Amino acid sequence: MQPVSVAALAAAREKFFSGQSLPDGLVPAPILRSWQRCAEQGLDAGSSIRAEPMTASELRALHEQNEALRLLSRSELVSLRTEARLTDSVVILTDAKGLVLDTVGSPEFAGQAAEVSLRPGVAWSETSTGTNAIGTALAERRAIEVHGGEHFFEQDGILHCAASPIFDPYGKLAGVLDMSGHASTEHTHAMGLVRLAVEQIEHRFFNRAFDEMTVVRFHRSADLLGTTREGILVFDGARLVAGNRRAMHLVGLDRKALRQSSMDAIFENVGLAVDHGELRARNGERYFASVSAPRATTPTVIGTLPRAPKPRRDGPYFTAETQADLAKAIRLVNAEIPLLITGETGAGKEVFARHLHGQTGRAGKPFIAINCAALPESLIEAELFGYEPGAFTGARKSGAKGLVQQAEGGILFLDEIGDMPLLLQSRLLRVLQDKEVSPLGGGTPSKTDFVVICATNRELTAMVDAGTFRADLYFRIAQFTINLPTLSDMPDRSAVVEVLWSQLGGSHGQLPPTTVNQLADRPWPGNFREMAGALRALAALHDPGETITLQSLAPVAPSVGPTPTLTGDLGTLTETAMRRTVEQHSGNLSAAARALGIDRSTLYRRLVWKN
Ligand SMILES: Nc1ncnc2c1ncn2[C@@H]1O[C@H](COP(=O)(O)OP(=O)(O)OP(=O)(O)O)[C@@H](O)[C@H]1O
Repeated sequence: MQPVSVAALAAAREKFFSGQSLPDGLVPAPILRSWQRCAEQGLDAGSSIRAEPMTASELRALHEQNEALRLLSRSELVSLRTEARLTDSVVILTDAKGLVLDTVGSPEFAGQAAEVSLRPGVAWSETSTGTNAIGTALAERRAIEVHGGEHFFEQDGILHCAASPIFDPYGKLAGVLDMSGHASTEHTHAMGLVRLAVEQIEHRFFNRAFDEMTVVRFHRSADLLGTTREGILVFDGARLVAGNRRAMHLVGLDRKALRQSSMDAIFENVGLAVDHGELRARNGERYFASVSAPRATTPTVIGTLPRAPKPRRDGPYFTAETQADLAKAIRLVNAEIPLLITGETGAGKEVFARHLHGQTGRAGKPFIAINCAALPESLIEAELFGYEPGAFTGARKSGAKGLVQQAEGGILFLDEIGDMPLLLQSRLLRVLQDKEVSPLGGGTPSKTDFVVICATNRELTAMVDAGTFRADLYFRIAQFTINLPTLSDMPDRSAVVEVLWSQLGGSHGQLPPTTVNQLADRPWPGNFREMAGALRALAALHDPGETITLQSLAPVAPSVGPTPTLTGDLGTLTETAMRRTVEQHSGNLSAAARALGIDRSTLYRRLVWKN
């Protein structure tokens, strides 16, 4: 529906607030319903009283309660932030009650938005704040735009807001994503961007474990499997318990079918433990599908589905979502667009970047990797940009070509970009803008052709806010962000163990299923790096043909029975204590770090296994 003109809206408000009935179509029906709810509640449109924002500790508690939602939404907030800055808007994530968790975007507008309380810890439910996109999206359980005077409270008339509810896989409201800007500005794309972002977030929910259930991913096009466009339905036994909007749409159901409908009522032939196969729905449609069976059940194939191909044994292991990201990344690199890869240490950022390089038009050209954290600050500049003969004490007589130039035609991979010193950040920004490098010591600038891929396990946006990372460099390198999942977020960790084992210890034969399950259940705070290290150790400690158990990995084997006495040097003791605490907190690093009274990053650092 077109936004109502300011004059028509003013007339509609006047009629409504003087108790007259409004003719149909004067304001959108969901807005009118919301006004009626607000009026019935006795809200006063002229009032400017706002609920008190929370205290810092209440806000911390709210953040903790919503840790999963915030984590799942992080990359969307980061990518929408750029758009928000361009349109002088803010992006807001709230919990399921409309309490603002995070806001990112234009600092100028954020200042004005804060005046109308669009800031963390404030409630934007309809009951406290009248008609507004967040509260009304929650009340109506659907995406909505609220423009200027459509807001119930007069003081909110300066806002244009577009919001969509976020549903968890079980159909429960998890929160709201909103984009708000000045009512006086056009926000043509806001609603579309919010919807797309919510689709991504909701899709990411399904990466969490459904170990005990059957997960069916399907689409009419095989290419769209693994992307946010796929339908996902989750069955507990035969009962439908979870699903995304796409799936409901594809099989013609609504959320009410959750917990009501059955596998048989929806599909003709769901096979268990099958990978890409064909699926027939009762509505007559045929789909390409990937089905994962509950863990620890015997796989059986039903109907006409082909047997599951074994997981890929060569090359890196990627989840369906990472594969979809890879497909996008290939196109972006081919279009010379910089990428930012985020993810915890050991999540495979460099492995992803190298694999990506091999799939792009730059495959035959160099892949130059530099770890900004590993180089002394004083050397980064010379390493990156090269230097003229005698540029500084200790420089080679002949001078040296910088890594940027060595990447000519290929990819420059800047790992740990968050550790790049501020001064060098501006130099790098200029090089990225001009695609021109001047070596240290005043050589002639020369044109270069490379695509930059940066990686980090730090919160760059927080560093931008703290002034330790340049915002302009951030926007340049983070035009597209790929977040790699942690191992504990991967839906099928047994498959990860099997793929890695086939690469690292395959000559020893297969791992027994109990060993696979025990390995899959471990927390792996060091992600792939840690798991790969453990598997290498297992292979080294066993002779080919010998049954492989975790006994030989005593320090990392899950502790059974009474806590064994700790022995070893101080470093080993500390690490053993850290591992135990992580285990006691079921792999939740934040909780373990809190219990130990140390920073989460320290925990990571100490628990990462070096290759
Ligand atoms: N997708 C993958 N499949 C299989 N093994 C992987 C994968 N990703 C990483 N690994 C293993 O983990 C190791 C560490 O990966 P990588 O160096 O890419 O991690 P990273 O995220 O860049 O870590 P850091 O942030 O500490 O630099 C690799 O050497 C490899 O053994």
